[in-house]
Amino acid sequence: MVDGAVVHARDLTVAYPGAPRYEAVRGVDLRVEPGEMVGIVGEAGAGKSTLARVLAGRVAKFRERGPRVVGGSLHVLGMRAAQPGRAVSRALAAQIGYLPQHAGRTLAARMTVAENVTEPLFERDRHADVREAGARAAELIDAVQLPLAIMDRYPWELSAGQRQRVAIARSLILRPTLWIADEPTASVDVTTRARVLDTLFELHGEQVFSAVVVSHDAAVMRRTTQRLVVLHRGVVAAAGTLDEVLATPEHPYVRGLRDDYRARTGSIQVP
Ligand SMILES: Nc1ncnc2c1ncn2[C@@H]1O[C@H](COP(=O)(O)OP(=O)(O)OP(=O)(O)O)[C@@H](O)[C@H]1O
Repeated sequence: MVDGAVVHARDLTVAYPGAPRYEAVRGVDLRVEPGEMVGIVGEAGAGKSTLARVLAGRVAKFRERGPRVVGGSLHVLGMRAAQPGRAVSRALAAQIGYLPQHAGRTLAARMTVAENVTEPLFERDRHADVREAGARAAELIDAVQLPLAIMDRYPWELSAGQRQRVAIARSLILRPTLWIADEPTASVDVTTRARVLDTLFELHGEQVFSAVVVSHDAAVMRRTTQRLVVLHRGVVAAAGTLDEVLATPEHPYVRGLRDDYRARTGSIQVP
């Protein structure tokens, strides 16, 4: 790993093809240390999902329309991840649990919850132990606050929030070294959201993985992440702990974030 960091982006610029190309992420510096959970916040269109996708090694291949690194450098888990070839892509996929935005919608409709959650295990090893896989899936289903009876049901029998939680369980089944989650609790109802986030935080403590969690909600971030990066129109507007970020609102967007945070949490401690 570069300097021991799990993620090390320097002056990273990511663009979508077109004429002219669109730079969705510009000059971003980001480090994630082993075992650390870092949050990326910002309003819609800030570049959060683009950054998450690139960190997860999902850059566009030849002729694909997705995001490409066009400037700076990116190392993930010690590998050069800016333009990963097939071997690096495969190595990243094996070690990174990636939960894309709206992941709950991407579950396979013809597979039960148990099959959806365990599929990555069997994709990695066709001869994986079925019983062990089931036990691990059950552990994760429980961790995301779902009843075990749900294991035999199909995605279309579940609510959007339940499907999202199944997708979270699936993204963690390979015991990733790095978990990259894009709005993990979107569509999960507010009361369950807090419990799911608490459990994720516990899981993170027990299994010692590093994590990058995307959200547009700073209050959600306070529960889970140790450090925040605030993106605004593709550039880093602020970085640090939530308190540090909110205490130095030089950027107009960060000032707005602080006012919103105060209004929603009724916090008087935050400056
Ligand atoms: N496939 C694409 N082709 C071209 N431009 C894109 C593509 N995907 C996203 N963009 C643009 O890149 C910018 C950043 O989008 P991105 O989805 O990364 O933002 P975000 O912060 O995750 O927003 P949201 O919170 O709404 O998901 C936006 O202006 C968006 O229109």
